[in-house]
Amino acid sequence: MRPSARVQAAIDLVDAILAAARGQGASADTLARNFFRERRYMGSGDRRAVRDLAWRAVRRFGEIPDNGRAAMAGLAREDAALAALFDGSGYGPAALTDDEPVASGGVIPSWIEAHLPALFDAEEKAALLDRAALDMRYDPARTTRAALSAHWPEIAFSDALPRAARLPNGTAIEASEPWLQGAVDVQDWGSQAIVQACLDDDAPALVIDLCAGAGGKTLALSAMLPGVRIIASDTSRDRLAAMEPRRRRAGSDSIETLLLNPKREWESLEHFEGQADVVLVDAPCSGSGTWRRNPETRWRLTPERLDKLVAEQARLIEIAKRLVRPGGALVYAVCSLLPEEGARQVARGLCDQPGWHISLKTMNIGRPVRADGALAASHDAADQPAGMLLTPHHDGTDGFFFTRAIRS
Ligand SMILES: C[S@@+](CC[C@H](N)C(=O)[O-])C[C@H]1O[C@@H](n2cnc3c(N)ncnc32)[C@H](O)[C@@H]1O
Repeated sequence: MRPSARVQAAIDLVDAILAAARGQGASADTLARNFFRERRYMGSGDRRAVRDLAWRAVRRFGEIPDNGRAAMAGLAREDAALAALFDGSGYGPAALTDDEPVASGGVIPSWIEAHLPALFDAEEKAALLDRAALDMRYDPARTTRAALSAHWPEIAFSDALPRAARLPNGTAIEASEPWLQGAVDVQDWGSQAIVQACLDDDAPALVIDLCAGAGGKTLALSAMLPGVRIIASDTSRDRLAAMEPRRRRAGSDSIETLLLNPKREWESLEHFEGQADVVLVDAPCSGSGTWRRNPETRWRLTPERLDKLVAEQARLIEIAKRLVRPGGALVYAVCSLLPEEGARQVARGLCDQPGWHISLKTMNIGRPVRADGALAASHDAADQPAGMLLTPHHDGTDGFFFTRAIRS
């Protein structure tokens, strides 16, 4: 394909992503897969170039552009070589005109930017739309750091998380021997920090992963707590079903899945009332901490949707509180950077509630934050942290808020 034809193809792909974002349609990754499947004539170099250009446009603009051409025209304003490809030749885009719509502005939608606490300076904001690293978790029962280093000489290990490693982007991890043997799984270091927050010196007897989804954290918990009974519940049958092959590959046989009825979750959970040593609430959220992976999701979020998520998170915290035994822990987490879903949510539902207190573990990753979203002086209760914040810039992870509350 000629370079200008690649630009037009990228415009078409961005158009599809914009239409799906407006109509809450398929994810950008799914759309891209379908897009290239329908265009078999594109070689692998063409596909890579088109995808890279489309994603550059999606990452670049926080406000939803009018259309794919406006997004690309916005990029072209900052890139003379790209602008020169709007030459009207062959399958390329028509020449740019002075009166057509052109995307502009920063990388974050302004209404969302207004919700971010002050610690999000220019570097923190820019990092929200960087490319994410390829993080993984390994199982020391099945492999060693030495074996992994021999397989991937470029691997880096975390000094904050016991089983976390990082590979260069693009590593074909899912075709590798360690992956096929169930010795490694893809998992962001932030998710692994949340799993760490669920662990204590004493082994638990019962752990409930209330919003287990396809089991990213359930499987990590199970690897850390072999033999411990883990209830993995969710309202999505499809997500729980997607956990099964991953569970088999990892050889975890102490996980029980439990499908919940939306709004009637308690009917299935009642018999665990006051019994769980740990309840993890990895709550549905805006996903504003994962824009690096799914940049188009910031075009899907609306103030109304955010309000609904905040209400649902509060409801799930109340359900989880009833499940924790006295002395047990509730770990609440969201892959969001908005205090409404994180520190403020916890301040309302846990910090200010009799019979509960926040007890954070000191970790070599993340920063403690107060209820208003500002940094706390330390993890100590005296400094009143509501929980921990992990950010792409500071921690090299997806953005997460999590906390650990103990029931008296
Ligand atoms: C952030 S995702 C969980 C990700 C998962 N824990 C992991 O580590 O892969 C949130 C999950 O909450 C589930 N969910 C939404 N509403 C729920 C509810 N009322 N009760 C339980 N789960 C719910 C969603 O289906 C989704 O799987």
